[in-house]
Amino acid sequence: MSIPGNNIITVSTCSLNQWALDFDGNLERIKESCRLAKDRDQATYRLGPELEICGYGCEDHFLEIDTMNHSWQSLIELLIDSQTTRNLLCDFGMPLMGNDGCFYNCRILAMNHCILLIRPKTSMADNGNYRESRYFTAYTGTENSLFTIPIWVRDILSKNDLTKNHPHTVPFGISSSCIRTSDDILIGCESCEELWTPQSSHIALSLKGCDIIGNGSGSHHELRKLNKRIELIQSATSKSGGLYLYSNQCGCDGGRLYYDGSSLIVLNGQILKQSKQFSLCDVEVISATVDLDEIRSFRSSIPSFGIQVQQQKLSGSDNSNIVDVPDHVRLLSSTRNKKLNKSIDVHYHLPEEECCFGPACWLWDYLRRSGASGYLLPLSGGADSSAVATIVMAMCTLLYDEISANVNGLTVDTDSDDPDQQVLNDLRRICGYDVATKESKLLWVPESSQDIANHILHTVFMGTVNSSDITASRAKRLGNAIGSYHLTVPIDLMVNAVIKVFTLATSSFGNGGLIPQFLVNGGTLSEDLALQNIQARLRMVTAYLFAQLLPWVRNHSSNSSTAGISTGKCGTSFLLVLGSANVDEGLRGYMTKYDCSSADLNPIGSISKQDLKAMLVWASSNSKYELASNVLAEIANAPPTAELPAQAAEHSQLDEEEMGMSYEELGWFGKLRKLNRCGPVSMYKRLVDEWSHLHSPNEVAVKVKRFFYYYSINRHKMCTITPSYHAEGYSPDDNRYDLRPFLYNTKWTRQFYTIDLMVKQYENENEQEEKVIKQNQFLER
Ligand SMILES: Nc1ncnc2c1ncn2[C@@H]1O[C@H](COP(=O)(O)OP(=O)(O)OC[C@H]2O[C@@H]([n+]3cccc(C(=O)O)c3)[C@H](O)[C@@H]2O)[C@@H](O)[C@H]1O
Ligand SMILES: Nc1ncnc2c1ncn2[C@@H]1O[C@H](COP(=O)(O)OP(=O)(O)OP(=O)(O)O)[C@@H](O)[C@H]1O
Ligand SMILES: NC(=O)CC[C@H](N)C(=O)O
Repeated sequence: MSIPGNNIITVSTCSLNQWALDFDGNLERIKESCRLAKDRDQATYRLGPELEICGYGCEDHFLEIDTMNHSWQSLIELLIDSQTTRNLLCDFGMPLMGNDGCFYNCRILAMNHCILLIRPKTSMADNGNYRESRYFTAYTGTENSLFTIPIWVRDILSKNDLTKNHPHTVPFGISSSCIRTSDDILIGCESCEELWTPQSSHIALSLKGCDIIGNGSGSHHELRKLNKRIELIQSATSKSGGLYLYSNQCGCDGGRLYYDGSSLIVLNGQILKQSKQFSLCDVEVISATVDLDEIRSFRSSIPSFGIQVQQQKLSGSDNSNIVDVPDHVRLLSSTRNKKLNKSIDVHYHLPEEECCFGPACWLWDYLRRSGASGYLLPLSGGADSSAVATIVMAMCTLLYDEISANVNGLTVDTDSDDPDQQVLNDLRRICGYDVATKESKLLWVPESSQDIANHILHTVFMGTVNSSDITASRAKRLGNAIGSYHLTVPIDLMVNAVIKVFTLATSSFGNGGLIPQFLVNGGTLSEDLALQNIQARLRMVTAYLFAQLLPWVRNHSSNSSTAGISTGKCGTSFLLVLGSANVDEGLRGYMTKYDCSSADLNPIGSISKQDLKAMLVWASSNSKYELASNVLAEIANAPPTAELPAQAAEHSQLDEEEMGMSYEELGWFGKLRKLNRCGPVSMYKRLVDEWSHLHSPNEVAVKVKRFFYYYSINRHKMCTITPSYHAEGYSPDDNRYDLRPFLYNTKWTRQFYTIDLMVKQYENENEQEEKVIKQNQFLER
């Protein structure tokens, strides 16, 4: 008796830390992922992220012909490389100019040096941070066509003796096109956004019998977004069956976004493999071995699925656009004794962990790619700057864990090419330890996360007479617990000097010049604000001074623990200044323009005060950060204050009182304004209802008007706000995400008048209601 053939296949997907326009680095990472898929995991199919060849975040560089040409150069390298596509079906992501002159965002299926199918994306991502239609045309073809490969590409392929495999034209597919391998596996593509649309590509593909669908994505992190992604992927395959692979970029590829990996392999709605969401690894490949018979049997067990297959056939779009590929394209395993993967539980991080690890990984990528020697943080001992310090602490802990997992003992004496040692190599380069000294051939290996922090994090408390000892002490204790290089720098001399300059300049007004005073000392509001702002802005100037000179200072220091500060490529070295304005301050404008909210990077600019506090509480009880536990708990529980007026006792000036609204209320305003697209009137309508148990209609009107007033007088501050990590959909970032004018009529006459009319209506209705209640009570008596 003959034995039926087996339908076992091993497939791989990956998360790659690509960098926009870093064609060489991107190519190396792609090759490494193919090597791991094939040699480590014995896979015959490998999926990569969207636009992996040039990096997803090229933005307007996608409009440059150079980007298309450099991408072709990389694809040629991948095709002619003797190993990469050999016996491995690769699904690459790359931009390409069609023969019709339009630019397309494409998937390229290739195997054994040969392109099998080019599949352009059909639904562009254009919401929020995405602007794909600005660079690409959504492909609307209804039948597969042929694409003529550019002549210069053909010439190179032929020089490398690959033309015998390579026709001049290759199929250019529509959304539901797929390839049929010679071992009868149907493989199709769905590009990122196509999964998120109502008529997803996977529906037609599944009804066509497609076994494997690869989704190459460029999807950035937002708190709790992974849940949505997984829900979509699971529901796709639990309804239609199939083996669905999801590949996402990871890391910071040159902008405010962090791509959060989490690549997946899902079979019939069951997760088989999941890659990390927050990883320091540049190339992470996950693979699974499955029996394709499970898909066929799953589908045949759903009669309604079969009915829809028939309906699709009747509509004439079933067998068309399936590309039969050459005989060498075979993917099934030659052996049966491969272990099949079983379903696993999905791993979700806590929201507090997402808040911390996303920005931590983003900061690491930014640091290692920027050429800087570390970070400098103005640390006030308050919740916001301490939250930023906590994120850097988490970064150092992630680095230390990664290094410890990959380095055996402390005896590593060479700069290894081993990709597992990449984090250590990057860290050594940043810290200036990348060359063995004459005295020692041993290269530095950090002894703890504090050891790492001591090299790359610098914290500075810049006190004035208005600062309290308690905040200075909190900043110092937190700096010590993290291991940062901490300084306490009094800045009264500078503040007094600036006031003196002003007094001299106004000496013609008599009395030897004007001296502005705080309100508590009898000054006007303008004087008070001016004094607050001098103090705040001088901190920014001082922060930049120290960021420029601390590497130099530390190189002059005899302390051996500080000897590792790099002097950088061109002889200079610098620290990146971290800002710590949270989302609520930005929205309400409760911050001084060009104070320490102006910096090089801000990891918390789209995170609310309440989420930050929750993160501090979480960190304070996490055993990994034990040394900082007490001080973090203390900071999380202290009421927010700017420590501004003179002779202030601790907490004499409280932010929420001064802002005229609580952080909780700001959270409501921020979410309704952006996520629910509310203008003043819609916001009022929502809040009258939400807060009916707390406030009268008139009180709600006052609150909403106050918010819109402050929002609009301060919107200009968002134009110059420091680039910040995009963590939340309610981010007010004016530069890329929350596009609004910055000069408003702050009277909002039509809007506020309408609200006033509504207040009257609510009050009348309430009066009527009360009358009816009273009458009923009277009648009951
Ligand atoms: N429409 C417009 N377009 C462009 N620019 C405009 C503008 N209107 C004003 N400006 C500019 O903005 C300036 C006013 O802004 P700015 O200098 O920032 O000053 P301002 O907003 O007046 O004051 C700073 C605010 O932040 C608060 N604060 C200070 C310090 C710490 C904290 C804390 O977080 O704890 C809070 C403080 O209580 C006050 O409410 C004007 O002098 C003008 O230069
Ligand atoms: N005494 C200080 N020393 C160092 N930096 C300071 C000091 N005071 C303020 N800063 C910096 O200026 C930023 C804005 O100051 P502000 O007084 O508005 O505090 P905040 O927004 O409440 O933040 P935090 O919670 O960190 O105090 C702070 O986040 C911090 O980076
Ligand atoms: N690149 C894309 O198409 C991304 C779109 C999708 N909505 C996401 O956020 O994942």
